[in-house]
Amino acid sequence: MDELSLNDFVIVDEFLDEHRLNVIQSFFESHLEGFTKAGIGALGDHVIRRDIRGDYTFWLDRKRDSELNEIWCLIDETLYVYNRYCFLGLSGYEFHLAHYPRGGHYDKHLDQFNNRNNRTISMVIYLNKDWKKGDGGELEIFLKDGSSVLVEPIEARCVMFKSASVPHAVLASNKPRFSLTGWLLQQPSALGQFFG
Ligand SMILES: O=C(O)CCC(=O)C(=O)O
Ligand SMILES: [Fe+2]
Repeated sequence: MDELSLNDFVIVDEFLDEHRLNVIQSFFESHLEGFTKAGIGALGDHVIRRDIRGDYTFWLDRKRDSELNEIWCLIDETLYVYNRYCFLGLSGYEFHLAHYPRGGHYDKHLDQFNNRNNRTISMVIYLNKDWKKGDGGELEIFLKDGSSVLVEPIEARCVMFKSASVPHAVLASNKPRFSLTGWLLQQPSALGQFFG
């Protein structure tokens, strides 16, 4: 938590244990047909631009997707810790599964939109077994001093950063890349899928 307040981002390896990884990976496999092309922007601005963003997403619903209960509990705990130690006043979250096919990338952006500003902490949990150097697909985080950090999307790693102030990009992936991505919110939203 201290690290996030000092550095704007934090990486937690082995965020998911073996059991939770299996749960989410089998959920992923059984829902791949339901994925749709992700867009950018909120409400009226929502557009699909393959040149900017190449991933396919599947929005999750805590009530419907009760198979993921152990993962929801972990996210609840994370939100609790942020509220307890960082006084962020978080009151909900929205998550989707993301699949970047080979060559998929996401240009430099912020996770808050002009007309929607309640995304507070971005959380990305990677699900890629045997990720190796040269596979691409790194998350590039741009720091205030002009430098940037590359985060490899390795299995069970979680990266968290401030949605409003940390620009980031996904570099082109040389093989299919999977993640559970979400946002801790300052007001609850059940409408993430309409926003991007
Ligand atoms: O998958 C990642 O590493 C980041 C994805 C991202 O930036 C987003 O979905 O807004
Ligand atoms: Fe993002």
